[in-house]
Amino acid sequence: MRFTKMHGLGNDYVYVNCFEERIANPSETARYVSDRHFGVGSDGLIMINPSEAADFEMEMYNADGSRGEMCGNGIRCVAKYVYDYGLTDKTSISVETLGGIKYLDLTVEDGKAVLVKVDMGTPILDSGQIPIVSGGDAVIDEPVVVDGTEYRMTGVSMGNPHAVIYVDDLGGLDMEEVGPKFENHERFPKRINTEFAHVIDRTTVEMRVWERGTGETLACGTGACAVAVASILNGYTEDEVTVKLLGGDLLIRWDRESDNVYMTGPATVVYDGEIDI
Ligand SMILES: N[C@@H](CCC[C@H](N)C(=O)O)C(=O)O
Repeated sequence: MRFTKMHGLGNDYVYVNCFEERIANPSETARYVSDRHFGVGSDGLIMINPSEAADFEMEMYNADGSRGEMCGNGIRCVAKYVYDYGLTDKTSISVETLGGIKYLDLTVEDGKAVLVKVDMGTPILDSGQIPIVSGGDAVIDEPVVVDGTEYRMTGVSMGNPHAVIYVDDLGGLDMEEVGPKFENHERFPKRINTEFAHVIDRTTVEMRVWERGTGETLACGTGACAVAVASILNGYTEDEVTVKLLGGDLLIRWDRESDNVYMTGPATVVYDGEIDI
């Protein structure tokens, strides 16, 4: 199987051009290629497929083989791949995902896509749709008790589910300890991506993420959007926010007129390879 290793701010996936390749068991292949000792080493697998509804389809799997509805860093890399490898010459494209069709604009320099702006659509706040077990419609600054400690949580779906938790000290978090406890908490029937966020000022928030199905990653595009939406809803920031992740920065804007969230960030090719599956 030919593949391309790519990353968005260090959130790395194995990308497969399924116009040319066929993967019989994507879930098993995701677990194999993601293994950092026995495989390629990645946060998961992303298949670039033909689509009848959009220009392309993105089919994404986490490192544990579970399917993700959306991937913000992944979709920017899909855009770079289809442009740089000649699957399209358009600089505005649409990509079908399980979280809906997304619209992307590419900035091209010297024939290569260097920056991608994604219309991530309207954030979903209804707890039943996220889903989060809750007494109300939206979960905004609501208590959640994990391992005997009470945290404040805001729930946002960007097509995939996120719990945003505000903390004072990001560096002091034991992610391997606390991450799985949030991911598998009884209030999240489909498990959850957990963002730990700290507000720096009215236009800047820093975060770390424990991703459902993968663990701590260096960045999460949908997670950064969820953090921006949560920070705006809680009155902490303006509508445009720089989200600082371990792997770098994403610019997120919630356009209140259209209700859509826009994410702008880079996409990078690491190398092309071939592996027996
Ligand atoms: N890294 C991603 C999100 C990948 C999917 C997520 N782990 C899930 O299961 O929902 C991003 O950049 O958004």
